[in-house]
Amino acid sequence: MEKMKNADRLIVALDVNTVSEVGELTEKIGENVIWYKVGMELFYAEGPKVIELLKQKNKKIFLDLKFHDIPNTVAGAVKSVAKLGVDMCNVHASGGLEMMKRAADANLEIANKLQCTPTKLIAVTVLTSIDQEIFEKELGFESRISDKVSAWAKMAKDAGLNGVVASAQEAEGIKEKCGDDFLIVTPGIRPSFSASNDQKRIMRPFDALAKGATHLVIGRPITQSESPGESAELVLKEMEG
Ligand SMILES: O=C(O)c1cc(=O)[nH]c(=O)n1[C@@H]1O[C@H](COP(=O)(O)O)[C@@H](O)[C@H]1O
Repeated sequence: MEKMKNADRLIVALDVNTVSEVGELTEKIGENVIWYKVGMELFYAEGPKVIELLKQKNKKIFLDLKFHDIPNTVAGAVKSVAKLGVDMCNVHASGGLEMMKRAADANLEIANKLQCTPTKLIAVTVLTSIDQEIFEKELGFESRISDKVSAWAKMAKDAGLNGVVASAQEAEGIKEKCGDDFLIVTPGIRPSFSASNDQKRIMRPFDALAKGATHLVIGRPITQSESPGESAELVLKEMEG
């Protein structure tokens, strides 16, 4: 199989709230970035027209709405976003096996109906803003984060999902449990030139890839820098090592 280029592995998070900001940012960033993530802030403010704009620009789209509800509701939500023709979308693994199975079935049903490539459906495990102390003291879990992430990743795979969102710190364990074809999408990536902000489980771009992350999600270090185009280029360089 042909090796994926680093540009195919970088997803820039567009955490802004207007279509015009998306237009400006994507122009500034230029051709180096192929993938963009549209999250709640942007999609709730502007809706499907953001997806249309990014498609006109030939960009790949990860629609990150993190569904977490009963199986029937999540299955319906997945159908709605799959119909938009996005390349990737996500649900929360903590919604359970049945919820994820129904989501995976709904996703394939739409792809069959529309005769198109299925949207990659991935599960959010433990958010990268949570560390071991918060995990135990606030959320009441007794396990290590890495064990919980591996267990939820396996459950997502068993449910028929294509991968997970996790921190790169857990990538090795996920790969071991779920194999090489399972997507490991990792936010909490911090290049050498940026602050960690509210992220707790972080890693440098090159190290994350070395541990087995398949895609890196990076927002503020690029989008809030003085020169988003140059910052994206620097991140791509740091991915090389
Ligand atoms: O699902 C996500 O994309 C996600 C999961 C997670 O555990 N942590 C996390 O930061 N994210 C998203 O990844 C992006 C990270 O942005 P920065 O911290 O600015 O690089 C944000 O848009 C978050 O919503």
